Amino acid sequence: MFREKYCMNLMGLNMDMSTNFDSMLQVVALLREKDCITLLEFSMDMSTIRATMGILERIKDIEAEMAKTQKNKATEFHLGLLKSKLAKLRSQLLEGPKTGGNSADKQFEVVKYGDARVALIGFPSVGKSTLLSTVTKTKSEAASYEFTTLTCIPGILEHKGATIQLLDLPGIIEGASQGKGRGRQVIAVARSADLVLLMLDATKSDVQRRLLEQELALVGIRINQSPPNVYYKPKKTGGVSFNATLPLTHLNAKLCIAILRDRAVHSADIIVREDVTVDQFLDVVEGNRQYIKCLYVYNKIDSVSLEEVDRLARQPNTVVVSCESRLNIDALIDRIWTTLALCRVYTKKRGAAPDFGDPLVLREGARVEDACRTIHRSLADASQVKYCLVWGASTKHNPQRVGFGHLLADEDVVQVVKTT
Ligand SMILES: Nc1nc2c(ncn2[C@@H]2O[C@H](COP(=O)(O)OP(=O)(O)OP(=O)(O)O)[C@@H](O)[C@H]2O)c(=O)[nH]1
Ligand SMILES: [K+]
Ligand SMILES: [Mg+2]
Repeated sequence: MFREKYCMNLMGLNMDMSTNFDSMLQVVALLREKDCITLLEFSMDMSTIRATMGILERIKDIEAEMAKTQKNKATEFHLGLLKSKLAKLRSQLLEGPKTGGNSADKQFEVVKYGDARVALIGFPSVGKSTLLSTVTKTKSEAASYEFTTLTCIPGILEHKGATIQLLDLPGIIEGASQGKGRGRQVIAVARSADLVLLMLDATKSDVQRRLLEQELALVGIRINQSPPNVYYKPKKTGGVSFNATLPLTHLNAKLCIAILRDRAVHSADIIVREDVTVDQFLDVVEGNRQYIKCLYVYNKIDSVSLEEVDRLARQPNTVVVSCESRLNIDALIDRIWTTLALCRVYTKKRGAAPDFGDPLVLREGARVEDACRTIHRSLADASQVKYCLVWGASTKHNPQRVGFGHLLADEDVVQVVKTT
């Protein structure tokens, strides 16, 4: 309890990091005196904080300059370059300390397990731990005070023959993208997930959804978007070649060349195949963006009116639940399943019935080749496989003789005939 109290204190301080830097230094010294050094590991060390502060200040300056620059044709180029500088600084923030993983990072390291990984992201006390304890056998402590959860807690959700790893995480706070609270570690886990559940409190205002989206956007996580259709390849020589396959309304060669020059790239091939914005182009150039599927999960619907539940449920990519009252939990699990777009393939031996109890769990778009490789590494070699027979939604006849490139469908049955 003593330990937790100090952690919470420190989190509180972190929130005011930018305004209260000096007083924070004093408190850190005080905590050191009181032998609370281990608690500091949850946060950042001082040199990281100093470096971060420098970057944050430059970000603030650029944002201020952008705010006072009028948006028009004449300033378009200038604004584009400012955006580019912002993106560069934010990438630096993301990279974080060069010292490698510290012990706080290690506490968050959880081995990937199962067929897919789902991370629970949200502000404190929205009910993330309650959800984990509701849908898995793992009990994660839940309580009415904020920051109950301090590390990454994995649980396992078995559904339709698939094993899904569900990760409970500490609540994030505004500014998590700048490393406040445990933001850095939480975000690193989110990046490793196949699906992120953005958990929200149905009793709170709509602002939380926008704030959460903003924090994720700032760290280069692009939710429910596909990567921009832009080919970009830096070269050693030859200058920048800029081509577009359609008229562009946000971007031009001059700005792109300037953005690249700012990154010391003087030669590159660029082919733009979509009317992308400057921000999307920067996403391509920075290259460290993560395109992740996400579901908005509104919890605590037991505490709001039916009209409100109805309004929330109508938003895109949204599920409404009450973890405590076990309302709509099965629907949530189904949505997790369909959003992950997994594909079950049952294997069968010649003359035997398919093994319906233990499917191979692949991704949507999997081919026979993927199924073979999953059955056994040796089967990844086409010369080892004479042919495959497939029964199911992906074939015209049942069974159908298919090659390695055949696209599989959910619940197909596959029989591999090896070369002897
Ligand atoms: N009314 C209501 N309360 C809930 C529901 N689910 C969780 N709670 C309560 O919300 C509080 C926070 O729950 P937690 O599961 O600890 O929330 P958390 O998001 O894990 O919080 P942190 O780990 O602190 O970030 C607890 O007091 C729960 O009892 C729900 O469906 N309805
Ligand atoms: K809590
Ligand atoms: Mg929790």
